[in-house]
Amino acid sequence: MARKEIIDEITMKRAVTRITYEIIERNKALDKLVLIGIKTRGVYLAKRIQERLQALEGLEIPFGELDTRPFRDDKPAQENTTEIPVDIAGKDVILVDDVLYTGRTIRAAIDGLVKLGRPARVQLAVLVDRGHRELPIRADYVGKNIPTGHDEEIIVQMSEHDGADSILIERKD
Ligand SMILES: O=P(O)(O)OC[C@H]1O[C@H](OP(=O)(O)OP(=O)(O)O)[C@H](O)[C@@H]1O
Ligand SMILES: O=c1cc[nH]c(=O)[nH]1
Repeated sequence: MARKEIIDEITMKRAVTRITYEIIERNKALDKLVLIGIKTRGVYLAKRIQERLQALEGLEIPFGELDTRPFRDDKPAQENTTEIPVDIAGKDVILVDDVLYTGRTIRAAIDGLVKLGRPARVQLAVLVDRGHRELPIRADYVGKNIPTGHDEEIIVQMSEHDGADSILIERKD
């Protein structure tokens, strides 16, 4: 099946803005926040949320990039490209990713995170929740819930990495 766009650039932008407002509403101590983007596209999403928090609240929220590959439960990678230039101990960490599916990436992310320090709290923001969880993991902030079949794939494109903003669905053969 050909790829079909299901979310356009404007709707994607609104979803990120709404997530940012929800983060502001649900976190009284914004100065304790740390945004951690999960590679690959979670990093660009976390940066966009960081920019909106700066514009809306005038706050410079610390930011890091997490490589989950060394903590995977299938084929753990030797290389770790994580860059988190802030102490996360006692902080309210918001993990950010583009798609939540089985939940295994987030399990690996939490594993990687707690090796670096003991956050006060960890929350999860995702642009798309497509269902089909294999672990007891849920997101605190969801841009779009998109019901999918196992035979489908969600493709998030972001201008910083892919040249344009778009969310597409494709049937896997
Ligand atoms: O809930 P899960 O079943 O773990 O799936 C979600 C993950 O899958 C994708 O990452 P992918 O491994 O394709 O890496 P990429 O982001 O670098 O493309 C996506 O970006 C999420 O991180
Ligand atoms: O459909 C999916 C599943 C996992 N990760 C994605 O990016 N898309």
